[in-house]
Amino acid sequence: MYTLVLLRHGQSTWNMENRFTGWTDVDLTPLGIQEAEEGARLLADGGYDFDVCYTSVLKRAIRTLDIVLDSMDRMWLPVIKHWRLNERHYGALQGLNKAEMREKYGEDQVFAWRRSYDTPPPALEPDDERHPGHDRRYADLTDDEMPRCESLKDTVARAVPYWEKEIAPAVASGRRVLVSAHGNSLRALVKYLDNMGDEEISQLNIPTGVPLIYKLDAKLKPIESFYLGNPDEIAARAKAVAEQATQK
Ligand SMILES: Cc1ccc(S(=O)(=O)Nc2cc3c(c(O)c2O)C(=O)c2ccccc2C3=O)cc1
Repeated sequence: MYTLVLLRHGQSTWNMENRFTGWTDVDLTPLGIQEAEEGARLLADGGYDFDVCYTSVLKRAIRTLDIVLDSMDRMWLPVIKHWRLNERHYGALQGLNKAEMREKYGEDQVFAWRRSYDTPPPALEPDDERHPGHDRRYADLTDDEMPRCESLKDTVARAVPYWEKEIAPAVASGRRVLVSAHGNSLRALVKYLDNMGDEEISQLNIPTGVPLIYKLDAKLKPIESFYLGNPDEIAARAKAVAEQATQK
């Protein structure tokens, strides 16, 4: 049996301002740092340890991992950062808050987008200052790989191959793996692991800062999965994630 730990980064500055973040590289807030520290305590108290860690190339997930590893005195562990674990790319919506969304696109369009698994938001224009086209961390991406917007389906399509090619072999080799990532890139991994449908995964809200533990069999099929910590706190974090999308 293998153990895999997934961890969604804590609150970021644009989460706090209720803005679509996507590939914008914003940092954690003090609350987000505190959430990472609490997640680390749960892992240490639960006797968890790791051999290799994976994260995205966005600082809110990287710092969450750093905080956990520092707290567990495991900063010496190998950490592999890859864009395929980035948050979903929200295209031209990145940076907009709810009021700006409603004003620019209207309620009906917003409602249609939020219910859709395979409809992408409007794309960033190549010359848009928000497009990281010249950011060195994405220098190796081909033009086809470099998104300017993503549906949840697109995010699944670029994150799952990374699981299959890099993370799954590490788990199958017996290494204890921790993945620190984002709401939608973790949805992609959970969808694949639990063979979830498009509708079901679109409704799943992974709580921030709460370690999600998978016990996997020899074929990396889930035997069980559970969140660490107090059930009431877990429910409160999941509710906060769900409500964050409906705040004024
Ligand atoms: C910054 C922000 C804008 C709108 C909202 S919402 O209360 O309308 N809820 C909401 C809205 C959306 C979404 C959502 O989940 C949501 O709860 C989306 O997933 C989404 C995906 C791709 C394009 C647009 C959306 C989207 O507008 C929440 C937060």
